[in-house]
Amino acid sequence: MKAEDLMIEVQPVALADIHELKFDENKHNFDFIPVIDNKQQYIGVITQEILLRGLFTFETKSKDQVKGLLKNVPCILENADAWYLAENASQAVVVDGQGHIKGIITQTAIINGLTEFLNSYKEKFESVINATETGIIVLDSSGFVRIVNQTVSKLLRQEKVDIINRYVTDIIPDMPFLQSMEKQQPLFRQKVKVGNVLVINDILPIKSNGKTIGAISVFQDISILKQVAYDLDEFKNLTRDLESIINSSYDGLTVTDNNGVVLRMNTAYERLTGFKADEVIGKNMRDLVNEGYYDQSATLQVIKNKRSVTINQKIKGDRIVLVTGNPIFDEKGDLVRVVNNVRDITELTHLRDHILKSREQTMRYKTEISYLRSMHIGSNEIIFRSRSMEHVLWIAQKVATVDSTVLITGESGTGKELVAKLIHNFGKGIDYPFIKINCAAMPESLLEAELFGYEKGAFTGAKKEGKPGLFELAHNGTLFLDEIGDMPPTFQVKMLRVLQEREFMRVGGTKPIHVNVRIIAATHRDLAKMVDDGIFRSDLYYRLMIVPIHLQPLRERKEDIPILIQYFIDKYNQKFKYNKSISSQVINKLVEYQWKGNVRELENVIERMIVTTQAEELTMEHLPEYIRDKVFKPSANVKMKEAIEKTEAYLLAESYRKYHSWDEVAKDLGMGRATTYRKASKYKLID
Ligand SMILES: Nc1ncnc2c1ncn2[C@@H]1O[C@H](COP(=O)(O)OP(=O)(O)OP(=O)(O)O)[C@@H](O)[C@H]1O
Repeated sequence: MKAEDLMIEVQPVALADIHELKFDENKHNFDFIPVIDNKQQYIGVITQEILLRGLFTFETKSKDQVKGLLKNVPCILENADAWYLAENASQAVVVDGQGHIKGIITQTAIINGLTEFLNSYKEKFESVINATETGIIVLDSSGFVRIVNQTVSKLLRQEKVDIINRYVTDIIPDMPFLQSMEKQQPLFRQKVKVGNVLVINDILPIKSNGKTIGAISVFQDISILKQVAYDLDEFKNLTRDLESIINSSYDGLTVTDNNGVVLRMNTAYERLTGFKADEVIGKNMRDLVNEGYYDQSATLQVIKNKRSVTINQKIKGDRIVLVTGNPIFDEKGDLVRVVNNVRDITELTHLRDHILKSREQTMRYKTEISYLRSMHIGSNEIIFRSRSMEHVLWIAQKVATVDSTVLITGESGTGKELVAKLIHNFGKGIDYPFIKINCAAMPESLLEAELFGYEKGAFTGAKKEGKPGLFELAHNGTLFLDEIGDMPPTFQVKMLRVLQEREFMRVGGTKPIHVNVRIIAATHRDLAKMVDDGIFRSDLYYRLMIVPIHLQPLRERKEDIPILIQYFIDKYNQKFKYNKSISSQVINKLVEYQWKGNVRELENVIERMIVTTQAEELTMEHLPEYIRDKVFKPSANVKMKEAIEKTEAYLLAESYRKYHSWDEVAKDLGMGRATTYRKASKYKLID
């Protein structure tokens, strides 16, 4: 509080004019006026009392006599502390920095000001003590209550006015007020009952100038403390549980703050990494990476991207761990922690490497086996590396041992006849007849005579002695009905009957002939559609379809192409006594080609190249133009994904042909080993 806050504005009166001064009680609510001399200097105050008493004599008195009547009241600067005044004087004249009189401070103003100040102070004090949950009672030295707060009133269920001025033990019988007063000492942590509630009470004597002038009792509801203690216990239990969960985890766990400073880690992490907690805790991940503890940090990536990441991390000592970093956000969505789960994958990586190596070895063996196996089916060599062909041959071998009718479908040149011969060789064996008839090449009348034979004189031009049909010739062996889809419709009925009864009559004959023949039919046409279109009998179709075998076009089993190329080169080298080789560039081009005529077309191209080329090595210039100029161009309506997959498969196959090792392919194409294996497997380049 400043002096000007208590000031009453008053105009000073000149000494010379003092006799004209009249106090008007209604106008002046103060009892003195400052007086100045003719140099405007303050010389004292004239009180109302003097004025009332001696005014009539002033006119006759000299100035000095008047001066003698003035009272000396101290001057105070307008911005001086009013408390100073309160402590040192009861009234004052207020001046500004230049010494000009601004007003006066009366005794009443000081008292009013202080009272106002104390009242506001008391209000603040009361609102402070009422805001606390702690009970507060202020007692005078005799033990009477002077001040209480709201908490006490609540606990005692009495209004504050009903508590104030009561003797302390009348309201709280247990209060050890007297003991404290006797000992002149504070008493702490006493259990006292306030109303019905047990509280923990401290009682402290209040001293002034070395004398005890009262005491203050401060207490707290024990039930709140109990709750806090309970919550604390719960918290401790939870912390202990969490600690034991964290430490019993087999995986390493670390927690960092949102700047990447390591806050905690579990024992598994120490075991996995060999780092001690005090070596790492408190350090920032950035520094740990710089110091070579890790090659990279999942935490830093989580902080940057605000989402979970999983990385392979190399740690000091060359161990490899798999780290998954998870961000933890607060309720405002701000990142507060990063929790990392760490798993040792060194063993796993070794194991994976081992598996990859074994897979590669297995693959090499498989190629060898399939090649060897290809060589072992007599003169009918079937060369393959694709899964689809492996499957076909597996079925062929299975069906060879039984006499079921087989229907082989597939584009022209895919090897249908070869498979039919294989079934025959594996089943009946090469000592029994394998008779082939091309159903498309013959008119119906001829077909009947060819298949069933005829009796002598059966028709004009027939041999005199008659002729056995192919069915008869194939007795105990296999009849291969090629291009069955082109069999004339009327003949289909006759065929069906033979298939059902295994009996027929020669043309012009009268007695049925029974044969034991295995039927293998083949077609490049879509028989199911022909049935739908009504041009192939459905009953015959189902009769033939007992064991269906489908050969994929060569372009859909490109992995067979390189091995077939090699096979045909060997075949024609041997045949023409050459020793020619083929460049990998040419092989790539041939793998890429669409092969509408399938293996037959491929074989022809190789044969032609071998016989028409002088050079020892078949290179791009020796390729037929229509193959060489065919560039791999995905058609415009091919989807991006498909184009990418085709390119990937092509590059992988090409690189493998160069290196014969998937590890080398990975290096060649700049890909990880796992990715290389995954993709090679996806495109069926390996199992
Ligand atoms: N996997 C293979 N290994 C070696 N040679 C094969 C293979 N597949 C096909 N060939 C050869 O390709 C040529 C065509 O085969 P095949 O005659 O068996 O095909 P197809 O499907 O019966 O043809 P079409 O429908 O035109 O009669 C033959 O010379 C055959 O030896």
